This record gives sequence, structure tokens and C-alpha cells, in this order.
Amino acid sequence: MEMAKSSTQLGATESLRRLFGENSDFLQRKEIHKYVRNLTSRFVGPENLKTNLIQDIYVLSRNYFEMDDKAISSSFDIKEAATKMVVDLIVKKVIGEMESEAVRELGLCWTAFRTNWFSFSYSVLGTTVYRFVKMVRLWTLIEPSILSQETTPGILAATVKLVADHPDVMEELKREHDAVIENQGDNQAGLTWEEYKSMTFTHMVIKETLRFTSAQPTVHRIPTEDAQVGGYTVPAGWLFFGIPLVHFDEEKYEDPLKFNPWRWKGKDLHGTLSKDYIPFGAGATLCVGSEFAKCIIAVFLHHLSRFRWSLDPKTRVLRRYMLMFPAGCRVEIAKELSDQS
Ligand code: HEM
Repeated sequence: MEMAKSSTQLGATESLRRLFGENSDFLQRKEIHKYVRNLTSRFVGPENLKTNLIQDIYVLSRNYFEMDDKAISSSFDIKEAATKMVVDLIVKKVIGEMESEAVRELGLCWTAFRTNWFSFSYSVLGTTVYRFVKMVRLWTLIEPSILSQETTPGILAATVKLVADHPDVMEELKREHDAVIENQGDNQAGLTWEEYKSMTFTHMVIKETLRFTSAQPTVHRIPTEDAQVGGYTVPAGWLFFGIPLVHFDEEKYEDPLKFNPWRWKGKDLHGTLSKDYIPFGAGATLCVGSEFAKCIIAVFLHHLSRFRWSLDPKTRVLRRYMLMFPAGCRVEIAKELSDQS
């Protein structure tokens, strides 16, 4: 936490420096940092979220839950659905209208780079790693898009997996969302900001998922002077990889390896940062997309809770550089018996 707050110099390994060159935008982000933050906040900050985005998120995500009158069930990969939605809501607005093939290529390049850069020669022409390195001059523009595309769908998928593994949580969510729908009466065309904020248990589930998965596993920093971390000295100029271990500290969290949304009952559900809770980082580089990400997850849970649903048993979560779902995250939804008549 202290390290994340103390320095805005983001760390990069020697190999990354050689790969991109010392002066690349990718590494020398300090100068353009404020610009990127402002640009992203404009798109996903609370004002735009309240007035426009929440409704767009509601409508776009609802499309995945539509079924023919005669169908009684359907299925889709919820991680892929969220990725497409983020592309529609953010990437196209930040980068401008792109051919869908170009968006796909951008995603593929990033995925290949993220998983292979340390094990694959970047100078081999034609490889996706090579192409990504060539494209990285666009970094300033694509950074928010990449960050939003990588993290949020992964956390949504992790949330869905954890809920599917905990029937008591699924039941409580259903109760909460049934009540929201009932209160809406005939007016079920969307979700208001107030309704979103009133979903107390949903926010407890999201908060616990973010604690439990620590989705962005490391922050990288290079301290400008010697720093103390957990009784160790990190010398100035060294590269520090920080992991939010505080999320699993027994003194802060009772039974920390248990997924237990009820631990947040009566606590602050909307703050993104405290001494013991840092899923969105801390300090000058604190995530600017946190509320947007939480809103996407809550709205998907809202739609999901209208159905009986289950998760493909092949769904597995791997923790590599990011959370990964090698077999996707497919949900099967079925109409309630009463809706089938
Ligand atoms: C659940 C989803 C998300 C998680 C867990 C997450 C996590 C983080 C973390 C830990 C950082 C700090 C990195 C560091 O200090 O080195 C960060 C920064 C950032 N995030 Fe997120 N993020 C999420 C969603 C998003 C979304 C949806 C967007 C944009 C639409 C976004 C945009 C950014 C940006 C632009 C930064 C860099 C801020 C800066 O350098 O000043 N994030 N995020």
C-alpha cells in the first residue's frame, strides 16, 4: 500500500526497456499520465455513468439474456459478452470507430503480448507479439481501453464463478434483484442510479470478489529512495512487484480464504480504497474505472438473477499475470417455470 502510494514511477523490467526503448510512451508515461487519467475519467467517471452509461450497460447486457418465446434455455460466455460490451462502450469512443477486424486484431495482439512477451522472440516478423510492439506507439490512446477490457470481464467471470459455487449467495442475490424488479412494477426499461446503489448485497458480493481474487495481482514501482516494506528494505532504483497480501491477512479479515460477502455487512460498500483494501491500487495511479467496472458487474448480476442459471462445469480460473479462464465462462440460463406458459 505504502509503495503504491509513494511513487508514480511505474516499474518495468530491463527486458521491457530493451524491447520498447527507453523513450517509448509505453515506459515514459509520466508526462502523459494526467492526460490519460482525464481522458478516461471523462468517459467512465460518475457523472457520465449516472446519466448515460448505466442505461447503455443495462440495454447492451440485456441483449445476451433475450430468448425466443419458445426457447426455455440458452447459453453464452459471460466474459466474452462483457469484453464485447466494453469494446462498444469504451474502445470505440476512445479510439474512434474501428473496423471490427481491427478491434479483434488489437485484442489478439494484446492477449499474445501479455502471455508471451517473456517467452517469445519479439523480433520474429509476423508474430502477434511483434505486431503489438509495433502498435504500441498508440499506447496513450489504447491504455484505458486495454485496462478496461482486461480487468472487468475477468472480474465479472470470477464473480459469476464464485456465486455459482455458493448457492446461499446466489439465493440472496435473487431475493435482492426480485425485490428491485417488483418495485419497478411495469417500468422495467432500465435501472436508475438509485436502484443500482440500493443493491446492498450485490455490492457486498462484488466487494468480496475483488478482495478474494485480487484481480490485478501486482503493481510495479521503482522507489526513488530506499523504502521499507514489511520489515525489508527495497533499495532505491530497484524494481518492486507488490501483491495485495493485506486482503488475506488474518488480523484484518476473519477466515480470509473463505469467500464470504456477509463480512461486509454494515461496512462502507462504495469506497474503493482503505488501508486494508486495495483492489484498485492506491495513490496517484488509483484506478479511474472502478465505479464503471462495478456497475457492469452489478447490472450483469441483475439480469442473471432473473433466471435459473448454472455455470459450465468446465469453467476453471487460472491466476497468471491476470485471472484467466482457459475454457471460457459459459452460463446457461433457463426461464422460470412460471415464465414458460
Ligand atoms: C474490476 C476491474 C478493475 C480492476 C480490478 C482494476 C485495477 C486497477 C489497479 C490495481 C490499478 C493501479 C495500477 C498501478 O497503480 O500500477 C488500475 C489503474 C488504472 N485503471 Fe483500473 N481496474 C479495473 C477496471 C478499470 C476500467 C473499467 C478502466 C477504464 C475504463 C480502468 C482504467 C484504469 C486506468 C486508466 C488506470 C491507470 C491510472 C493511472 O495510471 O493513473 N480500470 N486499475
